[in-house]
Order: sequence, then structure tokens, then C-alpha cells
Amino acid sequence: MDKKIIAPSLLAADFANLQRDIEMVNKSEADWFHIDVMDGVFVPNISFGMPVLKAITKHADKTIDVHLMIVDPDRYIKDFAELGANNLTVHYEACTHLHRTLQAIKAEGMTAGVALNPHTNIHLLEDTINDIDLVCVMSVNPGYGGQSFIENTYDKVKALKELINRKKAHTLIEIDGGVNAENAKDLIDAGADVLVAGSFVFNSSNPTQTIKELKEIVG
Ligand SMILES: O=C(CO)[C@H](O)[C@H](O)COP(=O)(O)O
Repeated sequence: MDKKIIAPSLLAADFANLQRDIEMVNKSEADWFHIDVMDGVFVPNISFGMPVLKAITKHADKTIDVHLMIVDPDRYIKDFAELGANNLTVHYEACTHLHRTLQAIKAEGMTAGVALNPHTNIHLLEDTINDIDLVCVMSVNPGYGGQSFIENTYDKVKALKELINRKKAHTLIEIDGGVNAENAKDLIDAGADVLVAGSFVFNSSNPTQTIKELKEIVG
């Protein structure tokens, strides 16, 4: 895949001015919206539930990439399809029957992603990689924005890329956590296709310009 994707994470948006921030992303060079759903069980934080997600998807007019950091995600697959999610990512660590979950996501017309916590080895996807549209490599421990990037991510991305190529899969590699202008190019060079950026975008003085800067860096 040639086109590299920048996906601002709304977790870092200003919720007092959410519609303004969504419109900013709509008009920017960003490719996707990244939406983190946290349940306070799988991760030690709660983000937003269905009413807020409904308000977000009403205004967001780019590809909607939903990252579920929740236990038992199968319960909500249909709800996210109805909300307009284009990609639905579940955590490897939260799925007892990962293959079944992936099929259920696709049956609802979405692409299916699998996120890996920093401690989870990419080789656990050997038997499912051809069924996965996107692997989200967590480069922080999930739960909070604004954390420091884990350097081991580069080796992990390279190993995952090798697995994807060896299996002749068409899986995108997404990086989530601590992405900024300093590591973006190295991540793309390691094999990443999609960069999620929260704090780096929304905490900057000019988020539109920051998105543009990331796009220019990744090419
Ligand atoms: O999934 C996440 C944390 O669990 C977020 O997407 C992450 O918050 C990205 O934000 P930042 O760029 O601030 O690290």
C-alpha cells in the first residue's frame, strides 16, 4: 500500500468544543478519524459510550476507525456497524474466539482489526493474519493518551510486516500511542501504514498544520 494514513485520535480532542475539533479534522489533510472506546474493565479508563459516539459519527465525514478497548466486544459489533464505523478493531487479549469475532465484524460490512498490547507477540496472529484487515500495534499500554512511545515497537512492526509478506496477506499496520513528528518517518520505514496521533495533534497550537506536517513526513 502506497498511501499512508494519518488518523487523529479524538480521545485527545477538546470535548467542550468537540464539534469544532471534528470540523477541523474534516477540513484537514487527515485520512481517518480514530475513536477509542474504553470500558474501565479491559483498560483502567472509561472514554465515551454510544450517545457520544452517535454525536461524533453524525459530524465526522471521513473513514471511521473504532478501537474497542473493552471486554467481550462481540456484544457490540452490530451497534458499531449501525453507528457507521468503517473499521472495527478488537483486542487480541479480549477475544476468546478471535476468528469468530473477525467473521462477525465483516458480516456487518466493516473491515476487521486486531490490536496487540505491548506484551503480546505478533506471532500469535500466524493463523489469523489472512483474515485480518488491520493490526493495531499498541506503542503504549492502552488506556490513556499522552504516554511515551515504547521503542520496541519498531522491531515489532518489522516482524509483523515480515509475517504479512510471508503469508501474502493484505493487512494494514496501524500504530497507536505516542506518535509524533520525531518517530513518524521511522515507523513508516519499519512498515507502518496508519499512524494514530492524539496528543501530538490536539495539544499543538495549530492542529490543522500539525496534521499537514505529519502527512508531509510520511509521504
Ligand atoms: O488508544 C489510545 C490509548 O489507549 C489512543 O489512541 C492514544 O491515546 C493515542 O493518543 P496519544 O497520541 O496521545 O498517545
